[in-house]
Amino acid sequence: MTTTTTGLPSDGPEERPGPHLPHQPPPPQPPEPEPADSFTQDRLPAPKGAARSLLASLLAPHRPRVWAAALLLLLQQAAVQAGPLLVAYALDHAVPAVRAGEFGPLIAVGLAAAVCAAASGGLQFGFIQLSARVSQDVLLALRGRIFRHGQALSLDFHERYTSGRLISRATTDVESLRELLEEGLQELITIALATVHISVTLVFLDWGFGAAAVASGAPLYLLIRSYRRRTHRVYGEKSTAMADLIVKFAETLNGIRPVQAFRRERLNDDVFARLNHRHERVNGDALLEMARYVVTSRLAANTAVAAIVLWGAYRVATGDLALGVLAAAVLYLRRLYDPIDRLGIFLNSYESAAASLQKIAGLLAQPAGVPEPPAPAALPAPAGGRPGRGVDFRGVRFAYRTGGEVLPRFDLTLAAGTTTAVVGATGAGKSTLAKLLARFYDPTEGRVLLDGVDLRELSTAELRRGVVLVTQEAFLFSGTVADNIAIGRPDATREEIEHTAKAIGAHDFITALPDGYDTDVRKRGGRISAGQRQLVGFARALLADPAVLILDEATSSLDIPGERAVQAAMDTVLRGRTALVIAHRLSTVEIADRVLVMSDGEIVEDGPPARLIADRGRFAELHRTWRESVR
Ligand SMILES: Nc1ncnc2c1ncn2[C@@H]1O[C@H](COP(=O)(O)OP(=O)(O)OP(=O)(O)O)[C@@H](O)[C@H]1O
Repeated sequence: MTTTTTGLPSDGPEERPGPHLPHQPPPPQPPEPEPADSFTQDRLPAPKGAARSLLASLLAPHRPRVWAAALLLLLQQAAVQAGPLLVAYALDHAVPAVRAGEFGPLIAVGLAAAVCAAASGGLQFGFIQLSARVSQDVLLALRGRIFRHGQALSLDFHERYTSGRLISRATTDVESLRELLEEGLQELITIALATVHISVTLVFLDWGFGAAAVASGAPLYLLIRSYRRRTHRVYGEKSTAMADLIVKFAETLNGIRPVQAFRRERLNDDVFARLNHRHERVNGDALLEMARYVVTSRLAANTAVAAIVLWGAYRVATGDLALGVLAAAVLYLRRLYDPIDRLGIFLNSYESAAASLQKIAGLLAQPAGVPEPPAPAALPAPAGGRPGRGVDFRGVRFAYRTGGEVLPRFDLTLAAGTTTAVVGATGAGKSTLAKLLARFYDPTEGRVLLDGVDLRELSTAELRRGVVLVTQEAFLFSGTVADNIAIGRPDATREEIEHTAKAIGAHDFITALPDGYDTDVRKRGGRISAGQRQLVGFARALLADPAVLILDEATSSLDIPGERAVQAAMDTVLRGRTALVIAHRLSTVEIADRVLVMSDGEIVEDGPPARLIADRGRFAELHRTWRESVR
């Protein structure tokens, strides 16, 4: 199924309740309802451990490179940590040797220090390069996954989740994962390696210092634990606050016309300022937590160093310890505690990335709107020369995920090659009927069949070839006019595109554009009128040549020549296929073979237009009003 446009102006606002149907049994509950506020609170449910398995699945293809990067870092740390050992050797052996006139040990120490410094730089360069490549590949895959999944999610989902949150997931949340992968993980590995290495060396230098250093890790561990607990909450809120900001931004700019038309700027400024302040506050909370952590951790570390130095000085004075060992131990102790600040930075990026991953995992855990069948069925070959395909709604009942039943159980058959107009009051369920046929949604109960095959059994490609929906507001994607028409059939040649545009009556206005078919619609988009956009929409549909066409006729009235051009184009596009038209014009209804009148989700009148007029029912009344309005 293809929609030639994306705007669905007939969609209602989010989470509208279904109509109250007093004559119906109590509305059935939609399947597996989510907590009502999971969308508004930006907390989509994800299975336990989903964030971790998402990260593991992202890193899995790069396992050899991750190990290689870890090895480079290990070697780099060995080179860095050799420094204090060389100092100890210089003080305790090389200096006495120089005093005895022997320079060999000092030269050896100097050479070793130079080699270690060079190796450390080279290895770090290799590590940064490798880890940056891995993280870029991971982010590339993750953004791709979010985009693909976003496209597969149902309309219903998008109406509730909003594009702003999706953008936030694919940008700021992915960015916080980048920070973790490129900076945070390096910090963590460096800190972990340095801690193990320094503790072992300290034990090796002097077991008493080693034991004291390891014991001082206990209060630091408790500090880190409580810091993590608090930042976890703050970063969850930060990601939500950022997403809310983007949602407001996107909503305002997407609706810039009504915003300006209704002078909503001041009101929007106020709402935005409130959201902006909330984001600032949460950011401030995160910084405050960080500051608290740094101050307390430094205090604990400095106290530990002071105590150990005092003890060491006493031991040197009593002749129990060599001065070089004390100097090396103090250098190592400083190196042991220095990374505590950096550990805070790592924990920051870790918690930020964990909150973001949790949100991304929640999004990716949402089931696709119209799942692809495991073993798709094929449509039967069209019967001898018959245009279009037959449509059957069998025992169909439908409720949106939010709200009650919109379409009570009904059966409906649309004969192949016929045009059926659907009319009815606003909210009667016309668009919902169209969306079921286009498989934007699957029925809550019953089946929708295309030439006897359930839509759910058709592959997406087959469905796309079979059913096309043209919505009221013809949306133009970035690209040229020709690209926009070719959306109906991407492999179409330029001749076919022009031929279709001619058939629709769009050729003249397109060739009058500065670059004809190659005019960029984004630059020129504003100047392509509503009627012309509809013609482009029809050209797309005609090029796609589907067996079944669903057309949500635009309600906005065009000028008379524009109206005529659109009407003529509609006649062309409807011919030779099965068509379901949500009709707002008398002229459209008059060319239909059959009219369905809908009210409160039910088909209350059904028949050829002439017969319905003769029956003097609702349609006859509507028809009379139309006639009077065009007189
Ligand atoms: N995404 C949705 N979630 C919940 N309820 C919805 C949703 N979309 C529509 N509805 C409800 O379903 C009912 C039928 O809506 P539908 O859009 O099909 O009517 P319509 O006849 O096409 O109206 P219009 O002529 O105004 O476009 C309405 O009560 C509407 O509030």
